[in-house]
Amino acid sequence: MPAALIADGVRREYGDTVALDGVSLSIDAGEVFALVGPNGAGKTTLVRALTGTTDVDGDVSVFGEPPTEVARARLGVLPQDFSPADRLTARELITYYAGLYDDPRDVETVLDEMGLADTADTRYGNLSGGQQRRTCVGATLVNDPDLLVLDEPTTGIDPAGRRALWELLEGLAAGGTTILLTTHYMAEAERLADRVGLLADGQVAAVGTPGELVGEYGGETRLEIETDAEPAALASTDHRVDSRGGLLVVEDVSATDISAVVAELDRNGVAYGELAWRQPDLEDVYLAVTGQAVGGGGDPVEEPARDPETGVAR
Ligand SMILES: Nc1ncnc2c1ncn2[C@@H]1O[C@H](COP(=O)(O)OP(=O)(O)OP(=O)(O)O)[C@@H](O)[C@H]1O
Repeated sequence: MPAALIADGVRREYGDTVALDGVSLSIDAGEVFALVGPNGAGKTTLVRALTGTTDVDGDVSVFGEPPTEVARARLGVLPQDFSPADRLTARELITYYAGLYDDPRDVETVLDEMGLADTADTRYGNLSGGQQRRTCVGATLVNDPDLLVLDEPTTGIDPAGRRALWELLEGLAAGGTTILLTTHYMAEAERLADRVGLLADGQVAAVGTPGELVGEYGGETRLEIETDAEPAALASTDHRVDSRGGLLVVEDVSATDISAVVAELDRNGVAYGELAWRQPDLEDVYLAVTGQAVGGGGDPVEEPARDPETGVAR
């Protein structure tokens, strides 16, 4: 498959800070690629490098050309801090952005696809966080781009809004749009991406499908037991047992082994609270590969519902 996007040895410094330290990666046409990393890893700088809005050392090409020379209509870019005028409605905003292109998509169709048909006449400032972000994505789609680049598209929006946006992106990907997104939500990368790139301290630490990365670096399934007991409490088990912050962690436990471990706890009179069985995921991979936690882990904050007229939280 031809490459939609190639970075080769990309480096960017800001004074003494090395934001990108020799990044090389290639994204195929039609692929959904998630760039994952915690705050400060270099995600935004890489997005800016790949879309030609900051100068870098090294080579970048988009559809075989330098990013600044690619036909504007082929690219859709949603910056992390994109913040349109609060006083314009979703329909007015999409119409405005459509006016920047020679052959834009039909505004009503875009509103419909974004799930904004019913709120099209609500001012941007009075939309929920999820609706606002979908409006922004709509603005980046009016030109029917071949490559969509989204910098942290779901940061700060509520779980329902995030799921709606995921479905939207899945639909676009199914239609053949190449998507590069950055995120610090591992579940987002796991669900959406064909391949994931782990970015840490300005370097790509690993690239692969979620399954490949978890298989190679994720470690074993494990049982986490909430207890103050020491590993010796499970001395007769065949599994490795570690003590970690109020938990006993029993490694490589299959689902069917759980009852044997619990029986041993009971036999030894060990007091315990919750039991959680975990399969390794991308969080574990990131920690294993970089030695750092991504930290964006769980669900984004729940946003209060707002009054559509006043914008006041209810
Ligand atoms: N314009 C700038 N001037 C100075 N330093 C910068 C600038 N932009 C980024 N940096 C630094 O470069 C590093 C990478 O920042 P970048 O914004 O690319 O990371 P990020 O992974 O996108 O983080 P976040 O998730 O917080 O947006 C950080 O140390 C940041 O402070």
